[in-house]
Amino acid sequence: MTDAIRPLIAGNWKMNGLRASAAEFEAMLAGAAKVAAKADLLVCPPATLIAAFADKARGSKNLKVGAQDCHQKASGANTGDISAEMLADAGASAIIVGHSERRADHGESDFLVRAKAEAAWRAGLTAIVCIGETQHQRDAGQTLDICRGQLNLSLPPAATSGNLVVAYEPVWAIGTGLTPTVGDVEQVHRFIREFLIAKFNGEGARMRLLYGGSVKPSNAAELMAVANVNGALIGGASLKAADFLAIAGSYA
Ligand SMILES: O=C[C@H](O)COP(=O)(O)O
Repeated sequence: MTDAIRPLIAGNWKMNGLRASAAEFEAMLAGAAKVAAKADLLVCPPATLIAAFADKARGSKNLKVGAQDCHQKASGANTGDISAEMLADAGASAIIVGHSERRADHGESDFLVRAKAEAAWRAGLTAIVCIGETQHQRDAGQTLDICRGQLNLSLPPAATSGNLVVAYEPVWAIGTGLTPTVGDVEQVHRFIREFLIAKFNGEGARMRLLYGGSVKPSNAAELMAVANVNGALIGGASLKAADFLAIAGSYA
């Protein structure tokens, strides 16, 4: 059933990129048509670049622009925060919520992640909810328990295959060059799929489930071929158009 799921290749630029990075984004836009037959592409630059990139991508069916985080409220006295409505207004089509760097660096709880996912929906955007275990938790054999707990508490009950993407990102694999074995990825993604089906029935069977953590052109084909892996959430390798497009090209 998951064979029919259209893959999503999403780039998370994190806190990287200046206005001069528009050239790199334009190169992604120009190359996107070649891979768009097989996968959807999304670039999530820092908030400062969303509007400019979205303007460039306006009308493109091949590549969309997303955000890396949002506040859970629509507006108010929240200095420095950005609401989902503002991101939608800037041209974003999706928002990453619950990235492990937000959970760790900003103390974001599962309950807050859930509220942010609902905020994304309130603004009409897709929520990309991240989950994943730390090295310590993995060493303690808690990977599936951690994922179950995060899924249970971070996913709002109104999730559908249209408004939710789940990204499994083992924290120890992010930016380290380390990746789980194909067998490990398969096991965790199967577990997540079974969880989603048990909770959301047919919608859970159709939700996109991304793998993230040190995905690069040299390992993308192997990782993207794993059952229940419906794309990737890419950090470092999404900063360069050639690498990002090469990863997306593993579906071509
Ligand atoms: O959101 C992306 C992930 O944190 C993966 O980052 P990475 O590809 O640099 O390991």
